[in-house]
Amino acid sequence: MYHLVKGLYLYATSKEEYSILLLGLDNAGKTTLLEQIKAAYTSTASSTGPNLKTVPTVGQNVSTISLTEPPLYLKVWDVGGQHALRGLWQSYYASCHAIVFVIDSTDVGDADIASLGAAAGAAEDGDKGRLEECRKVLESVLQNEDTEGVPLLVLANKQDREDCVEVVRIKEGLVRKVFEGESGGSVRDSRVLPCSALTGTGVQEAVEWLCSRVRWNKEARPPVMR
Ligand SMILES: Nc1nc2c(ncn2[C@@H]2O[C@H](COP(=O)(O)OP(=O)(O)OP(=O)(O)O)[C@@H](O)[C@H]2O)c(=O)[nH]1
Ligand SMILES: [Mg+2]
Repeated sequence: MYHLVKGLYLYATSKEEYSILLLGLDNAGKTTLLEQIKAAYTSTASSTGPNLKTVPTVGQNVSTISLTEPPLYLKVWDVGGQHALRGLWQSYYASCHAIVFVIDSTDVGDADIASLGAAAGAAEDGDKGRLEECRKVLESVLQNEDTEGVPLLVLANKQDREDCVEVVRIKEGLVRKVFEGESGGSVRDSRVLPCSALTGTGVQEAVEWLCSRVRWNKEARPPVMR
């Protein structure tokens, strides 16, 4: 009887926990984004404000935020984006419930739709920033079998900067191309949103989208009860 009551009590008081994985090239703004999420959704961090003095991540940062509407926890993992660290990403894939791919919108040239396909062989074609590197990295994330069906949010970050590329170009010139190449015809929930991790603009919309999509996908990737 004690165990039954205890079980019911735990069931009634526990919340679903979903893991969110922040990926993207180095300098994209992942750690800054994590700091803004913490400041917006945890009481201790919101009293001090976000810590925006980041250093390149070697290893990982993790923070759990508790939401009331809907009632759930998001455990947000921020991993280093430097080339040498990307090999570690795959160890997070099997247990994550959604992936946020952060893009530095000031470092993808003009995300030219027509020239994207030729970008690899056309270095003289003007400054493409890290467009091609970004496309390849996103492609390799989506091609890994452990990310199959996992909701994907692409954030066109640094939209506060004048030299940024607008979100529609990133959507058409980069993300659509990656999806066209995705094999297996797997169905994946995805969205491209603008944001500024530095100012916090777009962070709430991003978190709301994630909450809705991880719950939508919970039969395929069940949450952990906490
Ligand atoms: N203007 C502007 N700068 C940003 C924004 N987001 C991040 N930055 C800056 O970009 C630089 C890199 O940000 P980080 O958050 O450390 O980047 P990261 O993706 O965590 O990089 P790694 O840890 O190396 O993978 C810092 O100088 C940030 O202040 C943004 O939205 N706007
Ligand atoms: Mg970082």
